[in-house]
Amino acid sequence: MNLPEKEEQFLSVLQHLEFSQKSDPSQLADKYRNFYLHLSDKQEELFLCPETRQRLSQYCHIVDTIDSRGVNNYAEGAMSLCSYYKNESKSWKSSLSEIDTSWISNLKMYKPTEVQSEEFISLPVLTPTRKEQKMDVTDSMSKQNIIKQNIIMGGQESAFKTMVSMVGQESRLTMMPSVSERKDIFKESPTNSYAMNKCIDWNERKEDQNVDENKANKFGPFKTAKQQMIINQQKYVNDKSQVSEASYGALKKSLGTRRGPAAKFIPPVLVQDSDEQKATPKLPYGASSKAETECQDERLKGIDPKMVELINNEIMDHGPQVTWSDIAGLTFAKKTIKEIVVWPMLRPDLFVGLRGPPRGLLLFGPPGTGKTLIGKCVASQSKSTFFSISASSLTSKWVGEGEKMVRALFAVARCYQPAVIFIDEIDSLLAQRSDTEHESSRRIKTEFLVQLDGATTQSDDRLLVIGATNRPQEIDEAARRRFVKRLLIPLPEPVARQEIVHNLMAQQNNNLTEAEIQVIVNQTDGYSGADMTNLCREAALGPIRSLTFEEMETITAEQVRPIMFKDFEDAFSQVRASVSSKDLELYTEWNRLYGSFSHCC
Ligand SMILES: Nc1ncnc2c1ncn2[C@@H]1O[C@H](COP(=O)(O)OP(=O)(O)OP(=O)(O)O)[C@@H](O)[C@H]1O
Repeated sequence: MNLPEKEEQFLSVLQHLEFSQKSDPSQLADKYRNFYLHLSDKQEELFLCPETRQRLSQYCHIVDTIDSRGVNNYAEGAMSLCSYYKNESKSWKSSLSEIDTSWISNLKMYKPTEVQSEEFISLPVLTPTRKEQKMDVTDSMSKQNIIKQNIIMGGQESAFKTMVSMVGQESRLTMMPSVSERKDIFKESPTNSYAMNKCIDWNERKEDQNVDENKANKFGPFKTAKQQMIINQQKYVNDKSQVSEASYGALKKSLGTRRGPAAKFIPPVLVQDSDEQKATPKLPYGASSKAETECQDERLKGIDPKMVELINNEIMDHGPQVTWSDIAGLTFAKKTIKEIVVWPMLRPDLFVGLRGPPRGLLLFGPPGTGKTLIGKCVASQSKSTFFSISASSLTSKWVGEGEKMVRALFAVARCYQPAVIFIDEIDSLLAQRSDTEHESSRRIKTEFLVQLDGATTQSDDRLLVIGATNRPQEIDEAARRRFVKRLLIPLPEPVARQEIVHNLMAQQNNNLTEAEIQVIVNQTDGYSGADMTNLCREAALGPIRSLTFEEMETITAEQVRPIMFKDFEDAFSQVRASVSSKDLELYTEWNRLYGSFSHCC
């Protein structure tokens, strides 16, 4: 069969496509292109034919897939183009270099965020009226920073508004582009990146140019190679400092805060202590504002400001105050803690020398017995700042940064003393050392022990570390020694369980009699404080569960029936004791061996 040459070619391409699916993706893409080339004179049929559509989607898949099989034939060209690209625009000189800049010292600075979008829309036509300016700025850099930092912090729109606000005040700034350039920019929409980039480029060129000019003046018109090297080095340092100024603004954004035009004003000039200022947190548990000033001290030097901010935001506890009466039972533990911890923190003048308070308190016992509650209560009652962190988050959340975090935590706590650092699950941080232990957790442990030991702590520091654990037997001996007081927090006694039921039921409508509460108490032997709370929660849901769907829609809160003993009976089938008697023996044994008050319990 003799086919015309074109048809023959077409069939051969189709054959290739059909039988050579395993060929190189770029070759396959070429074949598909060939296929469409042959069909190009039959456009209408092309889109009707399912065969063609299938091929087309296969072609698109090969080209678009972003994996090792994909052709991505645009990127290659773009990348090679980029490699030849040389940014020469930085070395362009601006005609504004000859403008006298001495008038800038009289400029007045305006907050960029105060500019309304209407001002932007009704932008006046620009005419050079430099003498009319009456703005105060410390120097021209401040103005440039306003725009730069707005671009970084609030996006292009607010930066553009900043520029406009200055223009709106009929001011002419050296940092503004030349009239022709400005016209270009203002033609663009406020979010036009081209306009913004142009503005930044212009500023950068201007800065570079100033640097060049200064250096040229310093060394005269002719420069030796050494002089040129000095100029280059200074220029490099200058560039670096600009980056840090920019990151000053960006820091906040990186933590998730988006700065829009309505956001709080941030001074454009990097204040020397800004990092430390950022570290100034809200003060919990009635800590005095004196701490705020204390925090500006040396103790935070060398500590990553981001970590300080993280500690202030995530680790410093701003929860509600906890009183001793909120903790049911545990009379002995409460009395001991008051004596050894709370009083010394309240009256440091009385507890000096031999009477000095312990820096480490270990609370151990079954889960859900109120260890965290005690930590919070200590902080509230001693009017201390409370830092709460779980040891596992130190080892997992800040992988590789754990020991820095520990150092930062202690440094910040020292700034806000009297302070209580509460570390939950401390066994996972201070577990026995072993050969299989990961390097990073070893480093965290070492740092923690150093901090706890007081080697780096001033003797008059009012800092208490409370560790809580359900597995005291796993704690390293060196760490155990540092927790001078080790207190068993046992399961609640019957009286304590009764107190918990009373306290929780007092907040709800109920018709429980004392006899019924006593039955509940008797039936909850071996329950922890948390188990008791769960039981009461479950029982409190009883009246709601007894409602029909229609009643649920219409009933008012007052019409819901009171909690009855029957609800507790139902709840018993759902909530069981969470601590086994075998575990309890372990605590008793460890308490006998290492507990501080084993003879009293
Ligand atoms: N003695 C108690 N008095 C009142 N409520 C308690 C008591 N013990 C526990 N609870 C209740 O149980 C909840 C959990 O207690 P908490 O977190 O203090 O236990 P924990 O011992 O720290 O537990 P874990 O060891 O699992 O961290 C508390 O919020 C509180 O509602």
